[in-house]
Amino acid sequence: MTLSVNAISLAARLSGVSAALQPGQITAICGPNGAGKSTLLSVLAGLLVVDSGTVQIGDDTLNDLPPKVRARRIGYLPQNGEAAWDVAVRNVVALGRMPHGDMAERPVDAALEALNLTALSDRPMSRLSGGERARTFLARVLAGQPQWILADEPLAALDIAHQLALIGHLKREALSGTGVVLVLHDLSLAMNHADRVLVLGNGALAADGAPQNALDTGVIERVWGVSTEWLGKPGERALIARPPGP
Ligand SMILES: Nc1ncnc2c1ncn2[C@@H]1O[C@H](COP(=O)(O)OP(=O)(O)OP(=O)(O)O)[C@@H](O)[C@H]1O
Repeated sequence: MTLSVNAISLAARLSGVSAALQPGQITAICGPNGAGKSTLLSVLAGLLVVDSGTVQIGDDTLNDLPPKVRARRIGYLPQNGEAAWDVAVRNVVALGRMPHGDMAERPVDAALEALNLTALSDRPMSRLSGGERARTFLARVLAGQPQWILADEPLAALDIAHQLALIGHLKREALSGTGVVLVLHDLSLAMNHADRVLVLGNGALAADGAPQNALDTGVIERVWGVSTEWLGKPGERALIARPPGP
């Protein structure tokens, strides 16, 4: 079922944004600092209420759903998550089962495995690196087996090998029908791995479409104010930014 926003506005943060996101795809949300990416993701997760416009999942208005039902449908990973208590990795990941009210071990084991955390599952959170912590929080989302995975900069703290492994995993999730929405600053990752890109500028939608269109150098110049060039072949593109002239 689609996850859609229709003409949503929120104070000075979002203005008239409409988009119907499709399951089975990776949608990237890109844009400069302060453009409204995290705000939009929080709205899509039902955590922020808009001033006007509607947010729907399938035919349901998102905020009409009981919180537990919403949490079973949408798994949300905030930017810079923190663990409230210093518990073991496995216990944090198992919290992902809370919306289901069960302690099913298989999805927890699968999420640990997917994020390469099995060997660390008994390790307390305080004894992890930043990237290992980030992977643990994402594993918690995966353990909930949501219909939608919304993640704010999930790749930022990861090394290149773990980035690729995680993207591979999210692609498999999308192939099995899960909707995946990622806030990404790295435009090359968005270009190479997203099916669709929403570009936000100053709280409004500046582009929406296939990555090669939405992240065209003209859009980047207009929205980020930077002159760029894409190098490489499709699927392996790298973005070169030209420093401003003297
Ligand atoms: N709780 C809040 N109350 C009011 N304004 C906020 C709040 N949080 C963020 N903002 C403002 O809303 C705008 C959008 O913020 P948001 O965090 O969505 O941007 P972003 O695109 O995710 O930025 P970044 O790339 O820096 O993470 C910014 O101008 C920010 O200052």
